[in-house]
Amino acid sequence: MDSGGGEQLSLAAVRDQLIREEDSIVFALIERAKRPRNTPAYSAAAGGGSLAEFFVREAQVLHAKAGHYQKPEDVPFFSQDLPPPVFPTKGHPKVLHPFASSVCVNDAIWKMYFNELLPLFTADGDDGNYAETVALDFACLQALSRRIHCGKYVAEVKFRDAPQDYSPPIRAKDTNALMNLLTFTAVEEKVKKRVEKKARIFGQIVTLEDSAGKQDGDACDSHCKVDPKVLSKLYDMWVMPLTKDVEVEYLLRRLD
Ligand SMILES: O=C(O)C(=O)C[C@]1(C(=O)O)C=C[C@@H](O)C=C1
Repeated sequence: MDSGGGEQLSLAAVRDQLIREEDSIVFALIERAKRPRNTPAYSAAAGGGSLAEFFVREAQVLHAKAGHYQKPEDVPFFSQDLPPPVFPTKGHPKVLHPFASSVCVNDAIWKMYFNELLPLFTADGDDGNYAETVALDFACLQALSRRIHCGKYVAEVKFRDAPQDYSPPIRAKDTNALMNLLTFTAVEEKVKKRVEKKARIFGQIVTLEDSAGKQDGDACDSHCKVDPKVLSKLYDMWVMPLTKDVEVEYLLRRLD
């Protein structure tokens, strides 16, 4: 994490980082929506996996060689046999419990993305641009995974701010109590409204004509590149629940 790491680890700084990650997610979905569903990219080929799986595996090898996946929030989808960085990497401040590196919900993100989310924001159809399509999927998956695994920092900062509240349920392994402690319904409502608004603003068709006095942000939802309601649903049903799963999983081992 860039702005939330090191000495400045605070709930405000970590939440700012989550807000910034929203931009990456909204833009990645807008980009993927340029292409139709292109389902052949997801069908198993004769040799085993799909083109999408092949692309993510191979792209991750390159990313690992370039020095990616060194930080707790950058978690690969296929972690086996990833090569070490070829070039020297700059270390990052170790602000989390060492167990952080084992917390991973990428299997759930993968299933959610391909089974639930893609059909919600891509048009039916097949234009044959499979290589481009899976590259765009990879960008979506990475942006979602990074945001969700930032939950490790949220959990750490919440624990540091109130160890007296978090320690008893951690010792009792009481996941429900932890989930209640770390949930802020008012914050979640704001997050959903904001991502919906970002989809409405970022996804407008921009022209030079002054179209009937419309202001920025007025774009009619049916003309947006991704339906803004899909963004609030994505956050409501999957992004925030999975972030909270990451937080709970991290906290359960925080006192080890
Ligand atoms: O901001 C927090 O406190 C978080 O834990 C992050 C988050 C989210 O995923 O956006 C998750 C749980 C809270 O209920 C509110 C928001």
